[in-house]
Amino acid sequence: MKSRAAEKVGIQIFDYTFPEGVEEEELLGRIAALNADDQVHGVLVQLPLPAGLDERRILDAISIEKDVDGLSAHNLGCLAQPDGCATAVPCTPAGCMELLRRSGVSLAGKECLVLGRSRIVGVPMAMLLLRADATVTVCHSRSLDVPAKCARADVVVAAIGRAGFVKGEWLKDGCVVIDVGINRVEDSSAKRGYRLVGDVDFASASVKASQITPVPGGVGPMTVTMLLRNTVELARRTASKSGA
Ligand SMILES: Nc1nc(=O)c2c([nH]1)NC[C@@H]1CN(c3ccc(C(=O)N[C@@H](CCC(=O)O)C(=O)O)cc3)C=[N+]21
Repeated sequence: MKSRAAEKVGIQIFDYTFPEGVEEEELLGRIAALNADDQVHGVLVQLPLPAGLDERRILDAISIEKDVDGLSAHNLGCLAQPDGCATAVPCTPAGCMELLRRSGVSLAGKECLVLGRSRIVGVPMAMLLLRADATVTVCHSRSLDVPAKCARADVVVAAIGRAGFVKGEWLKDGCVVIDVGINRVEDSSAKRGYRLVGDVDFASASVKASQITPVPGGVGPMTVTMLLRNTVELARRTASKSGA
């Protein structure tokens, strides 16, 4: 999806695929080469990495000027600053914020519930909502009574990777639901043998919510779009630095 979207807008993709048993040094070597290549403005390491690879070390090897996914320690740390010094904000949370902004959802003082605490979605999402003056709760696998937390929430962002986990009955009337989940469920009538569903039970949640994102066709395409935006932004910054 990312390659196709990039090509459409004239961003060139250099795609490198590695075997599951790839040595960390080989990946780091490739990243170093891309860091040094001035044809390249953004580097993305597709996650999750196979077990045994040091994700932190690999993500931090991407130069900050090319960290198009915003997942380096530097860029994630920038999200903790009130003004935000990030060169790029992680694409999925950035897409969620853009959806909220363009849908006219005000966040100041609102109860926002983030389900999931991944480095790629839950944690940066919570930080962005905080920066937007929301009151933020983060739930995860050890949280107690998630339905009660949902009942208070004006905005629910579900990013846990469990098909249909959030039920409409848990939700407050008129709340806003952002469904980040992209789960495959077997479906013999589907062309691919599966269909995609979110972390939210759409049928019951859409009765309660005032606004809700679908899966597919919701957060996923926004993630891809934010990747393109981040890439253009990094390229622009590099160009202005070099005077080009
Ligand atoms: N470093 C890194 N950054 C990522 O952003 C990242 C990643 N690793 N690893 C995998 C996940 C997953 N992800 C998706 C993005 C768009 C769709 C998307 O556009 N989905 C379509 C449906 C696609 C279909 O029908 O198969 C939709 O939701 O409408 C899905 C999944 C980005 N990820």
